[in-house]
Amino acid sequence: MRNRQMKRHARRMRRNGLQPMVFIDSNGQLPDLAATVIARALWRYRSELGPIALALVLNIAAVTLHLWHPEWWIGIFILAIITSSALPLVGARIGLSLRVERLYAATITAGAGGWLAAATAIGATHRPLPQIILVGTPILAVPWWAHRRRRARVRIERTLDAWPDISQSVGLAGSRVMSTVVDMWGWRARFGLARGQTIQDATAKIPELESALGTFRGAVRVYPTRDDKANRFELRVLNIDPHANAITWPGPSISTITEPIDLGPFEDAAPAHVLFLRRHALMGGATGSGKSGIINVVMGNLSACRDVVIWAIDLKRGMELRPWAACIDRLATTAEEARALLRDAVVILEGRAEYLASTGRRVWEPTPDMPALVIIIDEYAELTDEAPEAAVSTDSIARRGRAVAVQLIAATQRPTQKAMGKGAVRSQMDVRISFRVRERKDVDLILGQGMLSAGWHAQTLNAPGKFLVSAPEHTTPRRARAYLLTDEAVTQTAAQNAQKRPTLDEVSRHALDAHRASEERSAPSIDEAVADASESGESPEAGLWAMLVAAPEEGVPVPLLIKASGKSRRWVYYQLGGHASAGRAVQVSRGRWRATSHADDVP
Ligand SMILES: Nc1ncnc2c1ncn2[C@@H]1O[C@H](COP(=O)(O)OP(=O)(O)OP(=O)(O)O)[C@@H](O)[C@H]1O
Repeated sequence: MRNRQMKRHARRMRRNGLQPMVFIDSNGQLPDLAATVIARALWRYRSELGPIALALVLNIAAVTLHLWHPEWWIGIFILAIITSSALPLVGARIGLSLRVERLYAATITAGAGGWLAAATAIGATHRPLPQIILVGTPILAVPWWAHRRRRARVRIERTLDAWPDISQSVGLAGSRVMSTVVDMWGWRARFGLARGQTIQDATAKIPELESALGTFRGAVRVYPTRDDKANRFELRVLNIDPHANAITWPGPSISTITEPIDLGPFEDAAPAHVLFLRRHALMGGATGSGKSGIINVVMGNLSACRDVVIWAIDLKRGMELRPWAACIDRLATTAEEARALLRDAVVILEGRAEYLASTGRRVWEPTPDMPALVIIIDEYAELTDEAPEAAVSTDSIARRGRAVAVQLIAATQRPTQKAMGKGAVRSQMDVRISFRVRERKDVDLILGQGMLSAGWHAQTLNAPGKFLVSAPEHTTPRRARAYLLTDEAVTQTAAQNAQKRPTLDEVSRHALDAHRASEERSAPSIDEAVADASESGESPEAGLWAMLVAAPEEGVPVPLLIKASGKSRRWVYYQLGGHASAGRAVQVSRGRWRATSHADDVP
């Protein structure tokens, strides 16, 4: 009791930068203290003292065996030979990952076993056995003392000896170390949490942990343990960044969209597998953070699947996606083409939904004859900017596309509500991938509300291609780095996969044909609309609206609207402004207008 108090007092003094003083009283406290100090030193240096301890154990065993069972020497000898021969072969299974480690373990086993066999037979004091163990122990101990991983482990254990104090100071008091492992990149330790603490508490303390453990900034990660217990976490400290260099794409990891795509390795080398089937995906990050890079990985994989038709929108005039053109069934590089592509996708969606309903099925199972339709949109904000009325289509696809496997994969720098259009597109994204962001608040924009405070720190990603992924199968913030496809790899893969591409299925084609036919039948020509507007005797407002509804894709020019309505330019613009702010009409290009696709009736 008294001892414990003294220890606590000493610890408090040490924390305050004071050295404890030892008072020796008359009732023999010194031996007690000295024993404690020696025991502590033995414990602290237990790893370094390992070879000496082994020599001592061998001596005790030899004396005992020689006295009671000297005939056992042969058994010991055979066992030593078998074990030392097996170690180089099976040592990896017991944690001896390097060949040199296995050879060292085999040498020690052979040496110790041989000596013990001899000492059992003739006695440990029989010459030259004492000399052998006296000289052999320090010689064979040198590799042990010099071993980098062992020394690293000892350093970590010593750091973690102070865990009770560290945990107090970082606000995780009561948590405890369960085990530690040194690996190629640094070390990992499993911790048990105190009652009521959660992994989120540990994640929120990462900067404090880095400071308390004396690591580099950004070196600490917090993960759930493999058993997923809520009162445990794994702390990972990286001395070397496993993602320091670009990682070359190893080729497609899938041949059907029903399998998850390997986007690149996590820091523990496990692949970041993400399923895209019947899911929409959003990829965000600052300029130059690697969005186009990951789209190449996705394209490389999807183009290798026979059960996916790929459509794409790249309003940067096809700069990013054109190299994949041979694998893309339909590529839109202008606002006009994008609008038409998305409208057709909605038609397909509806056609497929009808087909599923008529056949009593719930979801579209992609096959080469009935492929999924994936629409890749590079720089989504440009679509919203240049074709705002396409929001109606993307909204429909986002809400209703999953079951019929009409899916969106969108990349954008900052998915603000403005950049993503008015609809529900952002909220419907099932897979979120965040590359480096400039501002902390962008994390929540890309990954969802509350993710920054839950530890998804995409602002700390420090190289292009590094990302965090949030998806049904990835619920904790683990850093991954996307594979990198060189330009040659893109050209080669696109050429290779171009032959394998499927075409749209019968159901979708039929829906598109039927829609076009009905449009042709119902749409009055613009000339008819002009004539109607001026002859009908209807109000100028109704005439102008009729012309906007009848306008072709590229819109009707304002001078024509002025002529047909017989009103002033100002009046026409006033009317157009009213329709536009109600979302009924859009300016398709400079001076050309038309009604939006969903505003098909009189305002
Ligand atoms: N996974 C990766 N590994 C290593 N380097 C990468 C990776 N991805 C991208 N890079 C490097 O970063 C550069 C910029 O990447 P990328 O063009 O993909 O960024 P981005 O986010 O699409 O930028 P922007 O928004 O300007 O289009 C690339 O030229 C490439 O050199």
